[in-house]
Amino acid sequence: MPTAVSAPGKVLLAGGYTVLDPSCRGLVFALSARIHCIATSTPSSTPGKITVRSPQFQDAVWEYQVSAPDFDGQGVSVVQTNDGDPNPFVLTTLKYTLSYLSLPVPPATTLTILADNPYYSQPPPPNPRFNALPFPIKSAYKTGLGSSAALVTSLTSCILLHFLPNPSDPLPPHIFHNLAQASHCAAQGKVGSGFDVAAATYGSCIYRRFPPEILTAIPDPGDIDFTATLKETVDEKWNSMESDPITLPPQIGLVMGDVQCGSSTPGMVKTVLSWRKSGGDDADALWYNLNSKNEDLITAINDINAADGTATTATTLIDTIKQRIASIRQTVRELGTQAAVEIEPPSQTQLLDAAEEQVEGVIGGVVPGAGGYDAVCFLYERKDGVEQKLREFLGNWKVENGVVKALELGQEGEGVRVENVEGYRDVKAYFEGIAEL
Ligand SMILES: Nc1ncnc2c1ncn2[C@@H]1O[C@H](COP(=O)(O)OP(=O)(O)OP(=O)(O)O)[C@@H](O)[C@H]1O
Ligand SMILES: C[C@@](O)(CCOP(=O)(O)O)CC(=O)O
Repeated sequence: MPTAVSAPGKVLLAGGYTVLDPSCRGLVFALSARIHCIATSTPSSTPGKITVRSPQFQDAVWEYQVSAPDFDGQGVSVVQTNDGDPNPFVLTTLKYTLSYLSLPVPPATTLTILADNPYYSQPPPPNPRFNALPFPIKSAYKTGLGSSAALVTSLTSCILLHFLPNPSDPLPPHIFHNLAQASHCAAQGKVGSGFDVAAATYGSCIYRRFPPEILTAIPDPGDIDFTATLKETVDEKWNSMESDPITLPPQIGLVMGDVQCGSSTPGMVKTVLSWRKSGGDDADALWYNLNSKNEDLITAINDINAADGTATTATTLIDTIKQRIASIRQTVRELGTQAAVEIEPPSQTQLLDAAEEQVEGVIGGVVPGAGGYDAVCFLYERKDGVEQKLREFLGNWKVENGVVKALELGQEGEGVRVENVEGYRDVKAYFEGIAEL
């Protein structure tokens, strides 16, 4: 029986940088753009052979042979057997998940990855569902939705569910999260705040990070303590981490714009963190001031969700949200100036301000996540064609490489989920012979 799973992308609306600090929380929305993973058996192949395909891209087939490790306790051996660029996210996820399951000889299996179009810059519409792009993944322009986190979460969950020895005894959700978090951090070679994997697993949430030591304590897969430590780490509940569900109320929608310029996020993170370290009490005060403004926004969204539903109350609360977004932006700009990092660069300020001034019904926009020149994210009132007007406004806004592209997605509450395999019938024909559904 095939197994199909999908996990959503993310946008960190509030909490960029501060969410790296376990004493602060971030507001992260899951997005309706998902990465899907479909596992099918390939009984005619050698046991232990795993084939992973990403048929939307050129040369995106990775064949692996899985076998027992040389020494007990090491991770299972996963060796790529075909030529071509390695995919560290796929390889690490296979290694970690099969080691967690202690499955050195899984039945021969094909894993097909299908990403919703908004993850990468696309040619002008119309495009088919799961559009194929005529180049390898590394040449695709990512739109910053957290493709690697959604991929790792989707792949981890698909493998766990497909190979679970006893499907009537379901695994608790934190196992999926913790294992995906461990693989993602190992593959990217650093422990970030993890809000992207949390959103991919649990959906839209108010996120408080886990202590990074939880993951840095896991040794290399070649170490004889690897499997035991991985299992222990994944099975335990990471008690100080929080992912409290939150969604936008029905009156508010979310639009993401791809600014198509790009920023080097790791460099920005390094600079902001070293500013904070050396900035003494003033830097601390600004940091916590920003966090308290983020908390105010979270409170306002929770308030509108809990409100009585009358139009007057909603208008007042939307006004509050508007003011709180403006106040966050002001503090983010201040932090950017102090740390000498362009978190909300002047060109983005102009774009955000103009959208608010010119499109009636726009509640507010931010430069999400690490900020810079990657993307913009807007909240708007879901009434009278506001969304359409905002999308048109963005499509007319000139940036260095063209215009801002409004992505075909919205906010979505749900995280990773099992999909009905029948839902991919249309794609089976499109990718003739590739996904054996
Ligand atoms: N559809 C896919 N199939 C296979 N691998 C993919 C796919 N999409 C992304 N990846 C893997 O994820 C890598 C991109 O990860 P990276 O962390 O650079 O981007 P991102 O997660 O989209 O970024 P951001 O966190 O800024 O949104 C690719 O190089 C590839 O290894
Ligand atoms: C700067 C930071 O707080 C957010 C980065 O977010 P994004 O990848 O730019 O969406 C880093 C992190 O949380 O790991």
